[in-house]
Amino acid sequence: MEQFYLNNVSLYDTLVGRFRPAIPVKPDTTTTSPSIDVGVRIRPLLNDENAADFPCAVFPRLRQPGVVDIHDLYNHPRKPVLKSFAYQADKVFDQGATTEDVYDDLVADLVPYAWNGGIGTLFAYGQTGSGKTFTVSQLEELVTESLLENNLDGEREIYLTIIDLAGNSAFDLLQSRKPISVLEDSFGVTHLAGADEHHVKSKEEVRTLIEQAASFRLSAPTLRNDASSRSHGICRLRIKNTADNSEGILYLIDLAGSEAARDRSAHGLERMKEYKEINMSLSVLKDCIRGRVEVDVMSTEEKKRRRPRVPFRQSALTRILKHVFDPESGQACKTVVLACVNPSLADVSPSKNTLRYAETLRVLLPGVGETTDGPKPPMTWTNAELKDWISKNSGTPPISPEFLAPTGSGARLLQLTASEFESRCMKTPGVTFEQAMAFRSKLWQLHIDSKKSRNTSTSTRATGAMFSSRDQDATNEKVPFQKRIRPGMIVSWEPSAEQCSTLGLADGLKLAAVLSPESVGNDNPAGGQRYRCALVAEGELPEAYEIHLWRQFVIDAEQMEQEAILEYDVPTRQYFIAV
Ligand SMILES: Nc1ncnc2c1ncn2[C@@H]1O[C@H](COP(=O)(O)OP(=O)(O)OP(=O)(O)O)[C@@H](O)[C@H]1O
Repeated sequence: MEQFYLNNVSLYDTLVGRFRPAIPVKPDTTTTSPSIDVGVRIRPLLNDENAADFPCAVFPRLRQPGVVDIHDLYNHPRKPVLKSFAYQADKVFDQGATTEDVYDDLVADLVPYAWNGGIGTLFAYGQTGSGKTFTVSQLEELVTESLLENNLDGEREIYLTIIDLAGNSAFDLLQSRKPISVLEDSFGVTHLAGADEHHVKSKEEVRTLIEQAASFRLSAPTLRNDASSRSHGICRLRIKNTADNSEGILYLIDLAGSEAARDRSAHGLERMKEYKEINMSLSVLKDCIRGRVEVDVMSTEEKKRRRPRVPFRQSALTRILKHVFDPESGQACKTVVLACVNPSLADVSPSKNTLRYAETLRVLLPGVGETTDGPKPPMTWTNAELKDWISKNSGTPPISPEFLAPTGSGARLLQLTASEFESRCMKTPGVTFEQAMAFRSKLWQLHIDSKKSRNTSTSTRATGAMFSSRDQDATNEKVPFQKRIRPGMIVSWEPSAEQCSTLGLADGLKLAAVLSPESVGNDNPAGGQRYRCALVAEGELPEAYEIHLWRQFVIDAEQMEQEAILEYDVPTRQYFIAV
């Protein structure tokens, strides 16, 4: 893949230069929970990355603060195609931002919060080599500096502990990696038994301790980062108010790096096991962060009725942070998640994962934000609405609605075969095949998004509810499979050897999304019905799928084996097979 990117750098730059958001992300009118802030830090390209000639693939959107575009290049059989993704965060720090900027805009609020008895937590999340350790170690100094010198009200004693958590084993980095135990007492309070707490009084002392801890951090080479951390680094600052014996806590957590698949393939079983453990703990962490924030926005009535549970017992990391996540703990919590990304095109895939992870942590407040069902779905458009949309959205030159949809509704247009759709588009002088194809993909994307958005309202977002490809009309289940093939259906199919090689299909289950009937006829020697389909490819999460609308092909009904039900999972933005 890297060679493919390198071979097409100038095409990539041209396409990115021409990129205009097709459907701009709506202005972020949503109100998110005040107990969590999600930031993105895009680190600069490093010297070796510049030397390798990989272009930048991650761009903060200048006119829409908080929106980040990521551009990937896909190896389409006709020619490489640019595929762009937009993600929303609360704050974005571009390559020129300093850690002081990150501190001022995202982290500084945690300091008075913890000073006054709350629990403030920062998580730095991201792929290996994306800048987590670089950022967290500088933040540790900035935070302690403010605690020690910022003249906040009252007197406090500050105690520093720095530990390393690898799998279920914890080590004290301020005692030369001495093993320590994570224990829960009979009151359910978690303790780091054996860990030292340093009563710190000056920033110089803190700097020395941080350097000492860094030198004991577990690291192993991965392809991505020669000094990669495979463990979670936890820096805890306990802030004790001696006047009333109360205390607040500040956690700065440098999470283990999430690796890309190509890194994994180069390592042995031991590293694979570690990788699995890291991913599992990151996934539990996501559920706990979201769970706790969702509990915070529930009314007392709702809490009583639903008795919410946050799954903090499922990993060692979240057990250590029990008082951050346990709704019963009663302590006020504020969380900041900083998603770190490497902007290189070579790392585009893990960068998408990181931003998707971060985006799912933004919890919308009930009753505000996305309260509508999103834009009106194309399936419900009248002919006048359809014509209006075509003339405003079909690119340059605009495709004439009189040629494409002289009569008929949005539903009718979605039922056209691809060739009919494209030939109608090309009746407009100057419209190329590529423009027609891209415009058809855009219409289908809108159709699919409109289905998703009905499942992305506040309540479903909170529960992660899904959109399903299942036929709404249950009576159709009795109709034989070949007779109920319909647009939108997901099918498993048996490709020919030629299809396998043109589409680059690997072993395993082959799925396709049926888009429209293709003309029956001479080009099909078997004479049966053929369908234009989009590729359903494996997603970036285990067992997940993505629909690649831009990778279209035609298959015979005879090649289709059976219907598969895919469900769209809002938080992860991926499809999963329904059981
Ligand atoms: N904002 C930045 N400015 C300059 N260099 C940076 C920046 N962020 C990171 N780097 C450099 O990038 C490299 C990788 O950063 P770092 O070690 O912090 O990554 P990481 O995400 O902690 O990786 P891992 O998960 O493998 O530990 C380091 O050489 C670091 O100095």
